[in-house]
Amino acid sequence: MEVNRKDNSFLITGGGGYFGFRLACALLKTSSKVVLFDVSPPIQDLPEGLIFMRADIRDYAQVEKAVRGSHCVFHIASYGMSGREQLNRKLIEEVNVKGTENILRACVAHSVPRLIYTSTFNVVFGGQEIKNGDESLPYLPLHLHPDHYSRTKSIAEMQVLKANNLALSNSTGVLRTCALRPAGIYGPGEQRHLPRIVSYIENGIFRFVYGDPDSLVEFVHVDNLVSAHLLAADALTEKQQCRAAGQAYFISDGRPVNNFEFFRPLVEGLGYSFPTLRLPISMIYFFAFLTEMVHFVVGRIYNFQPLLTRTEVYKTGVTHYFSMRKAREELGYEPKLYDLEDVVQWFQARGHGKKRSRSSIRKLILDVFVVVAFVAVLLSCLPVVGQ
Ligand SMILES: NC(=O)c1ccc[n+]([C@@H]2O[C@H](COP(=O)([O-])OP(=O)(O)OC[C@H]3O[C@@H](n4cnc5c(N)ncnc54)[C@H](O)[C@@H]3O)[C@@H](O)[C@H]2O)c1
Repeated sequence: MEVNRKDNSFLITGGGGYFGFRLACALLKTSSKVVLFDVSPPIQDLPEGLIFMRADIRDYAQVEKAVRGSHCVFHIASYGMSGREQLNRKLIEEVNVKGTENILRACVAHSVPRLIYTSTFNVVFGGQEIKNGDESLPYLPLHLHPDHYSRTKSIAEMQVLKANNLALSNSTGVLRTCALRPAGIYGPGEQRHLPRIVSYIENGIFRFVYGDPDSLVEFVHVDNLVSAHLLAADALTEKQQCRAAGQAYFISDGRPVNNFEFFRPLVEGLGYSFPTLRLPISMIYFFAFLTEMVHFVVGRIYNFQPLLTRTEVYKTGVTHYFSMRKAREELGYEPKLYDLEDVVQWFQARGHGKKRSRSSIRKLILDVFVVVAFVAVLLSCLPVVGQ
């Protein structure tokens, strides 16, 4: 890919996170300045040349300070994607919606000509089957999102695309914006989904799969997503006729796969056996619903990590995959072929992997716990006699 990013200064909101940091490292090779804007620093050491700014996108003064002097903003910061975070509605709204408003306002005020927003598949997907969908699909109506993260990402994406062509201050031109909608991100060092999955595998909780074995979902390797973002930034320039301006693009590896089969190499690579028990998705969805209810009641006192949320159940068990055609044709996006080998190695290098069999007493307690949990869910599904 021949792209000239010399003499360009980039700001990456959420640059301390998994994807933002990886993008920053790629940009560093050819940019004059790369600033990571985040409430938390990256867990990796900061390579020379990267600037980390601890700041909050909810605070306009901090956003303004960071945006000043940038040529391009990658707006990646978000909150509430998975686990218990998904249940904190107030913070989700403040970060995803108010934060995005602040970024757009600051870009206009400080004449930043390009903004790329990292969105999500969820802006169109709410649990309904989608096969080879494309960007002509309408947004899922906001009230149909079962989780606030997806709803607010959708609102933020609409704000970003609406801001395309806004006049910049001091008559310096117009703002060009676009949105990339990634599938589930994976790669070595990913912190959001993979450690949780590995902990379920290691703690013996990953005993079953669910849903139709033919259901298909998608993933995107972090480096494919990096390449899509670099291409999108370029496609917002005059040199590339601003052809991505005002556009949204689905981004994945372009290889639909059953969610559980995708993780088989990780399970087996770490020395565990892949579960043979398959449960109906409706039962797991109901279990997730009950867990969310319990979290709603006790979450303020004990903010436990739910095993699964409803959104996570349909994201993993209901078919939804998209065509890469628009991204290929307009951005020149060509996903490379990756597998989970480097992920397995990453975990092994940190001491993960089956070493010896668990003590039989612990195993027995876990088995009893799993059986009791299912019986409880089954019983609660039955109609109450006499009503
Ligand atoms: N991880 C996935 O599977 C996935 C799938 C689809 C879309 N996305 C989107 O991709 C982007 C990156 O995902 P990721 O997995 O790298 O997430 P991540 O959680 O690693 O990164 C998000 C970053 O945003 C930062 N952040 C949160 N609130 C902030 C605030 N108020 N001010 C400044 N920074 C703040 C966090 O500290 C974090 O470092 C997100 O926008 C996410 O919505 C992720």
